[in-house]
Amino acid sequence: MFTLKSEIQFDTAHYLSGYQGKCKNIHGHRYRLVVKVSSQDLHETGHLRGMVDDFSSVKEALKKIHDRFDHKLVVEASEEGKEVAKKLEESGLAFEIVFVPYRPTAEEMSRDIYRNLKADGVAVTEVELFETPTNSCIYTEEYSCSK
Ligand SMILES: Nc1nc2c(c(=O)[nH]1)N=C([C@H](O)[C@H](O)COP(=O)(O)OP(=O)(O)OP(=O)(O)O)CN2
Ligand SMILES: [Zn+2]
Repeated sequence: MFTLKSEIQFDTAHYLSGYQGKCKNIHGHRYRLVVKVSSQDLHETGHLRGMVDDFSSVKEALKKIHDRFDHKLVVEASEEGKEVAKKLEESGLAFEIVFVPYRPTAEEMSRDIYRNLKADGVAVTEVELFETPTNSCIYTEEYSCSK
């Protein structure tokens, strides 16, 4: 098995609706995203000969993730989330808000990112999203069923 690893970082604020504790405030992280792209075989012909995929293609897909989240505020598209966004919009300060159909935890964001990369044609096998240098969530869709 061959596995490529590629990584980006982005600075994002989020709001965790219903969270008790210091993280109940809108706050931010320098997210670190580490992505694995795996294959048993290498391309045998053409431009990609000897490669799992072109690092440049993976980088391009990761840039889209970066641009979607970097220096934005991520808010769940719930009633409460929309209310928070409305209040911020009323300030006239033109905050850039990204609505997502989930509570923006590391778990949900890593799954969202994995599925976006898959949809973008990347043979992603694992996404690890760090919220802090010591806390991360790993998302995969490969299950091993051993009885
Ligand atoms: N399972 C999860 N737990 C938590 C998540 C999450 O996404 N998944 N997120 C948070 C908050 O976003 C929070 O910002 C991170 O929490 P915390 O570990 O407390 O952050 P710090 O490392 O900055 O804590 P310090 O104690 O200030 O070092 C909470 N939990
Ligand atoms: Zn947080």
